[in-house]
Formats: sequence, C-alpha cells, structure tokens
Amino acid sequence: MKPDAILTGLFVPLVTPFTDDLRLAPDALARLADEALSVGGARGLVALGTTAEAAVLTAEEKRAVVRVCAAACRAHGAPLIVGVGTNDTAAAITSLRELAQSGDVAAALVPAPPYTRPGEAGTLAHFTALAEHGGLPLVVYDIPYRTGQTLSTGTLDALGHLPAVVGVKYATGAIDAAAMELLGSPAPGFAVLGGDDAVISPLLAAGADGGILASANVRTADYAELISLWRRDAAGPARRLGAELARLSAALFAEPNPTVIKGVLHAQGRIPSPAVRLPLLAASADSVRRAAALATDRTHQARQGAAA
Ligand SMILES: O=C(O)C1=N[C@H](C(=O)O)C[C@H](O)C1
Repeated sequence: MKPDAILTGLFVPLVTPFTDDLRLAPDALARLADEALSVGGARGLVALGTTAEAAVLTAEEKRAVVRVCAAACRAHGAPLIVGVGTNDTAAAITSLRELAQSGDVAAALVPAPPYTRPGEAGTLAHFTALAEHGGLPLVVYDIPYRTGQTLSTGTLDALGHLPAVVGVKYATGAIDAAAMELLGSPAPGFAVLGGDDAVISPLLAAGADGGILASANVRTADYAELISLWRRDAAGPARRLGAELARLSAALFAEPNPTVIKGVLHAQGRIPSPAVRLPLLAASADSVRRAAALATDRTHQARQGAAA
C-alpha cells in the first residue's frame, strides 16, 4: 500500500538566503517559507533542493534549513519534502533515516545517482535499497541534464511500483512520447510533478499532478493558480497565465539557478542579500532587472493598476 496521496499542487523549492558574508539567514528563510504557504497558497515546501544550493551547505546548516521549513509546514499543516542528493547509496540511506526520525518530513526528493551514471538497472537497485531501508516515502528526481543518467518509461514505471515511491519530479526537458506514456498510465499512487519551469503549463495540460518549481519562489500565488486552473480544466485562462509565467521562468533561468531568483528576491527586499556560494557567481544586474520586471504577482499588478 502506498502512503496517502499528498503530491498534488505546488511545492516551492525554497532558496537558502545568505547574508552578504555568506552566512545562513534563517529568519529570512522562515519568512519565505511562511509567505509561500500563506499568501502564496503553495501546497507544500521543498527544502534542500538544487535551488537551495544544498551542495554547498554544511551538515549543520542543512539541519537548520530543515528545522525552519518544518516549523512553517507544521504551522500550516503542509507537507515538507526534503532533497537528498548523493551518488552514495549507503550515505543516502543514513540521511533518509535521520530525516525519518524527525517525524516532520513527508517525503524525500532523490535524484538518480548523479555523476556515477550507474545505468538504469543500477538506478533501480539504488532506489530499491532506499525504498527498503530509508524509512521515508520517495520522490524520484528525473533530471538527466544534471545527473547524466536517463531513465526510460519502463524504469520509471518499475520505480513507481516500489511501495515507498510516491512520485516523480519530471524534469527531462521534453514533453515527448515518453512523457505522454508516463502521464497516460502512471502507477497507482504515483504522482507526476513537473520540474521544468518553462514547460510546466503544457505538462499540466497533459495531466501532471502539480509541480516543484524554482520560479515559484517568485509569483508563488500565480504558479499555484496555474496548477489549479489546469486541474479545473480551465484551459483558456490557464494557457494565458502559463505563457506569461513561461516568460518569467526563461528570465529567471537566464543564468544558473538560483542566482537570478536570489537577485530578484533581494531586489524585492525579501532576502538580505543576493549572495550565492561558489562555484555559483551572482547573476548580472541585467538578468536580475529583466526578471524583476516580470516578477510582480497578478494581484499586485491589479492593485497597482487600480491605484494608478
Ligand atoms: O531545487 C529544485 O527543486 C529545482 N531545481 C531545478 C534546477 O535548478 O534544475 C529547477 C526546478 O524548478 C526546481
């Protein structure tokens, strides 16, 4: 039996705010987490995703980030997903067990083992071990342009039939025959969440259950509305909002994620600094300006229009 279906709607993979001298800024993170769930109407949060610069956080910082996000999720009765990305199966199991012990984590977001490229059988064996020994529901993160490992529809289907695997974050960069096959007959209790921001609207149109979208750090309410529109079959307004948000996503991803997003959040006064840790470099002022010009939520646009 799969755990209850929690994976519909918008999940925001929060950035990790830093100070100008690159220290963690937990108060700013707490504000972002609260806003995403209250004003933004997100279904849940993702801590320690790619967008969180998880690769450059210390173990202690990771625990702090999870604590802050878990507190917000508890306060709003929202599910928390936590990223666990490693190509070391045993280390992943240890991390999953630690997270499971806290009782605060609804699921872990786990990529196909990055860099090692173990092949599809190795990837399946990796997830089977995590499912059997990790003690947490798993969301498979299918993102071959980052991991170097492609997954066929057959492998995704096999993963979807593992009892602990509750969904996939689908970020293959394409909505093609494989995507349509996946969406056409997902395994029971297996949610498909979009993870390519620029094409989230067509993926939702084709039946995805929701999305884990870095762009939703900005204009959270509009991304939540986009998902809701498609789920209500309101194709006309969904198409228009989807096209508008695709322009925003293109601008936010003009430089490596999350550099532009942090620049925009800083320009909006929502985080204390646009700072990112090496090997990322802060986004150019030009990219931030272009994205910031598209970053105002529709409700704010309407209010500004009425006041003018
Ligand atoms: O952190 C995430 O989760 C996401 N990361 C992706 C990336 O940086 O490749 C983008 C996606 O929107 C969510």
